[in-house]
Amino acid sequence: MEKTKQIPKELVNWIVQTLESGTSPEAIVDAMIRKGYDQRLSYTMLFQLIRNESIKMTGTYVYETPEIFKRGNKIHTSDCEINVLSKVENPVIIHLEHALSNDECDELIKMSEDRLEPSTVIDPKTGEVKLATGRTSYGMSYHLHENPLVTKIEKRIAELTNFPIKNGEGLQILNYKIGHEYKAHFDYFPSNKVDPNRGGQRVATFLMYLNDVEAGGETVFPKAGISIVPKKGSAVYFQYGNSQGQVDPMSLHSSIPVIKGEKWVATKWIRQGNIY
Ligand SMILES: O=C(O)CCC(=O)C(=O)O
Ligand SMILES: [Fe+2]
Repeated sequence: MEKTKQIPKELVNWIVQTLESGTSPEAIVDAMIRKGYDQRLSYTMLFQLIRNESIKMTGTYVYETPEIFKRGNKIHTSDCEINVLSKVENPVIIHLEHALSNDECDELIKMSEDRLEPSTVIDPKTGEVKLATGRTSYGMSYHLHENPLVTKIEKRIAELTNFPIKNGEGLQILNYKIGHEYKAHFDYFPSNKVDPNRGGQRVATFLMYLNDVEAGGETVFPKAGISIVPKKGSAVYFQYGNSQGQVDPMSLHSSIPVIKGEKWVATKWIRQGNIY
């Protein structure tokens, strides 16, 4: 195998980001070897980068118990009574029933249907908006307070999570048809993409299921071995940022392909501070 002597800048960036997301150095060296890099060179390079103080290694994520975990098995908001179905501490996940009423789910789907577009991502290198690979759903986003229903849901999420409404990004709606999926990803930003003027890092996600899915479409947390079956009106809240600014790689998750029926979800991504 040809030994590569020069390490391109993109590879350095990739290594830094992967290290910061909590991937082990061994896994990174394995990936480099698969790409054709010499093993010794890979280790030398990695240890040099780790010694470099500009890399903030994630270290061991320190779990902090969110307030929502302390509120009993029936949580009351100003307009709802929500049942807690299950709680997981590492990573922090809470599964909720009746977070939305059936009418609210139907209404959200109805008002979003005509505005769906193929899901996109921003190319981290060029900044261009491009069709997402690994994300085959259709989606759209609302502005904060765009209409009375969106505003009502934003208020409910803020009461449930204890994060102010202004820490929330606009509600995102996703629709997956048969075979559509959202491959494993983190919701938090790579550290070099965190904008301190726009609320900083993402720290939590409130994901609501708007319909029942006949088969497939579970939200899977592969590192935690957890799979959430979509159920109309239920929600899953997961927290992956703590007060020390660390992010939790255990929060890796995906939406596995829909096998039968379709899937609708609404996602609220929450940041450390005020975005607006
Ligand atoms: O649809 C799902 O189950 C997951 C959606 C998701 O991961 C996201 O919106 O960030
Ligand atoms: Fe996600």
